[in-house]
Amino acid sequence: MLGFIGSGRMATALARGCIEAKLYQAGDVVASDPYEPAREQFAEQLSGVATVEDNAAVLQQADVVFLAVKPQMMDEVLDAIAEHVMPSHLLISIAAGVTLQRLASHLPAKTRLIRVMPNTPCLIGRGACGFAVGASCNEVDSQTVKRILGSVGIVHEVEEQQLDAVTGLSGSGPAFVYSVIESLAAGGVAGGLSEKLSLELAIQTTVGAAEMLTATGKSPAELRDQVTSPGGTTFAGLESLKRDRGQAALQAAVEAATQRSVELGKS
Ligand SMILES: NC(=O)C1=CN([C@@H]2O[C@H](COP(=O)(O)OP(=O)(O)OC[C@H]3O[C@@H](n4cnc5c(N)ncnc54)[C@H](OP(=O)(O)O)[C@@H]3O)[C@@H](O)[C@H]2O)C=CC1
Ligand SMILES: O=C(O)[C@@H]1CCC=N1
Repeated sequence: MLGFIGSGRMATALARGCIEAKLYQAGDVVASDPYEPAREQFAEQLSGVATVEDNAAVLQQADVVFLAVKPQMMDEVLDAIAEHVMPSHLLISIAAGVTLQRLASHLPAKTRLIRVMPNTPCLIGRGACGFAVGASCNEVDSQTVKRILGSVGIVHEVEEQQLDAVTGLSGSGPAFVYSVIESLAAGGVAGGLSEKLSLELAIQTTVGAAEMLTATGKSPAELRDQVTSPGGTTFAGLESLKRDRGQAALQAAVEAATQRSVELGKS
């Protein structure tokens, strides 16, 4: 069975992705949360899953268990479940920043631990995930996490210290992309389009441009050049972007999110 300790947004996204990919049936998923409204919401969104109040009950039922609570809650949650963790369990933390070493320090020796950074598009099978395995894991554990995350998107194994950058880029990245789409749409509205049409055009332009990268294998710079006629409209727009340091601002956002992940690991 597949378990989730913490049944919030990300647990819901991962559980739904696994169920829709037919990796687990809804009846084989159990999630805990001390708060009834969170349990009710999880069960309402995923018909057929089980929810329980007690985190330890998840460990009694599931052998693969996601730790899906906020980083700030993790130590307390681990201390409370530690005596119920058995060699049969594979624990997978999705908490931003929290290191394998810190997780292990609250759990029995040799606990099989994996640290993962997923993102919300896992909900629709378009996630981008990174993971690092703990020292007590075996090859089957790596395959298990690859199979689960692979069912909801792309997945890459990385060095643990790279997970902060994965967090800043693909973990937080959807929020940055939504901000870009919002800005594109606002530009359309400023030019006289309705909000509805602007948003539709902005979304399709973003999806189309991203898919051009995968379809052609060309670099962003090459494809940008194809759009940019000398002295044309795109050139004028790109000059404005450069003046306002738009690209630098986006890079700084990823770097700030990465740094915050590092800090969360220490707190
Ligand atoms: N959202 C995202 O895009 C991503 C999030 N993450 C990581 O996923 C984790 C969860 O984030 P997210 O799903 O967004 O957050 P949520 O707040 O939606 O989910 C966390 C859940 O854990 C519950 N909870 C609180 N205390 C306990 C406890 N003692 N035992 C069990 N459950 C508890 C919370 O209840 P209550 O709300 O009532 O406190 C809430 O339902 C975080 O560590 C985050 O870093 C990783 C990648 C992407
Ligand atoms: O904002 C956060 O801390 C979490 C981690 C990555 C995305 N959301």
